[in-house]
Amino acid sequence: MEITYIKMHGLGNSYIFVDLFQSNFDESIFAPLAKSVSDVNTGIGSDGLILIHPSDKADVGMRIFNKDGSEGRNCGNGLRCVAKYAYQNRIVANKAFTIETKANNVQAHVHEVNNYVDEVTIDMGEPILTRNNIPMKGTSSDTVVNEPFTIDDKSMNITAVSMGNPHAIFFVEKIEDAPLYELGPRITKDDRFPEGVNVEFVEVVSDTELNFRVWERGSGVTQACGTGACASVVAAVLNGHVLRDKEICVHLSGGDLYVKWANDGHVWMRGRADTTSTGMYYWNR
Ligand SMILES: N[C@H](CCC[C@H](N)C(=O)O)C(=O)O
Repeated sequence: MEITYIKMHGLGNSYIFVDLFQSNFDESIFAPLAKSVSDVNTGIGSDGLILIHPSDKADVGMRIFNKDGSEGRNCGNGLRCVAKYAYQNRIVANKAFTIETKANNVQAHVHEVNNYVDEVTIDMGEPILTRNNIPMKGTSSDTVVNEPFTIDDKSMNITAVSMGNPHAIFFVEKIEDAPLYELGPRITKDDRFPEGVNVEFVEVVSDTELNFRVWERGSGVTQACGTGACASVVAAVLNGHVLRDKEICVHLSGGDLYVKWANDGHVWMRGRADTTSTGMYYWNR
C-alpha cells in the first residue's frame, strides 16, 4: 500500500499526517498504520499519526492516533500543524477557521509572515474539571485539585484536568528531578484513570512561567504536548501558582508554548507549527 504523507511537528512533537481530502482508506488501517509509521527503525519515526479530513461540523477535521495505535480525542500540537497545512493547501480560504476534533470544535488562527505560516493560535475551549468527566475514580470531591496521590509508596499531590483528553499534573521543585521515566509509565495506566491518562510534571518558575515534562498516554515521553501545556496552566492557576487571564510561557523540551486561561473560561494556546518533509510510505501491512 502506498500512502502519501506529510511529516510535521509542534515543538518536536511530531506526527505523520495523511490528507483524506486527497485519498481515502478503510477505517481499519489507521491504528496499525499509526504503529507502523511511528517506528523509527522500520517506519518513518513520529509520535503517531494524524488524519486531516473533511468535516460537516467545521471547516476541517482532525483525528489523532498515538504511537501505540490508540486513538486520542485531542492534540494541541497536532491542531496547530493541521491549521498550518489547511491554510497553506487552501483547504480553508481564511486565516481564521474551525477544526473538528473528537473532543470538540476549536477555533484556529494562522499567523503569516512573508507568505509563511510560522505561528498558530488555537482557542482550545474550556477545560473540563469535574472528576467523573476527566475521568478519574475517587469520591473525595467532584474536582481534583492538589489531592494526595500515592503510587509505589511515593506520595505526591495531583491536579487532574481534561482538555478533551485526560491529564494528571504534579508540581515538582526542580523539573530535572521529576520522576518522569520512573512514574510516568506507571501513572499513565493506573486504574484510577479508566481511560488512561497523560502525565505531566511541572516546575513553577514565576507567576508567568512554567517548566514542563510529559509522559503521554500512548506515546511515552514526547518533546512537547499542547493539551498538556494547556492543562498544566489551568492546574497552575487552580493552585494559585500563575496568573489567570495572562499569557503563561510554558518551557517544554522542544520549545516554548504560550497559554492563557482567559477570564471568559477559554484556554488559548499560541506556538509554532513546522513542516519536516513530505513523501510516499510503502506499507507492507
Ligand atoms: N497522547 C494524547 C494525544 C496527543 C496529545 C499531545 N501530543 C498534544 O499535543 O496535545 C492522548 O492520548 O490524549
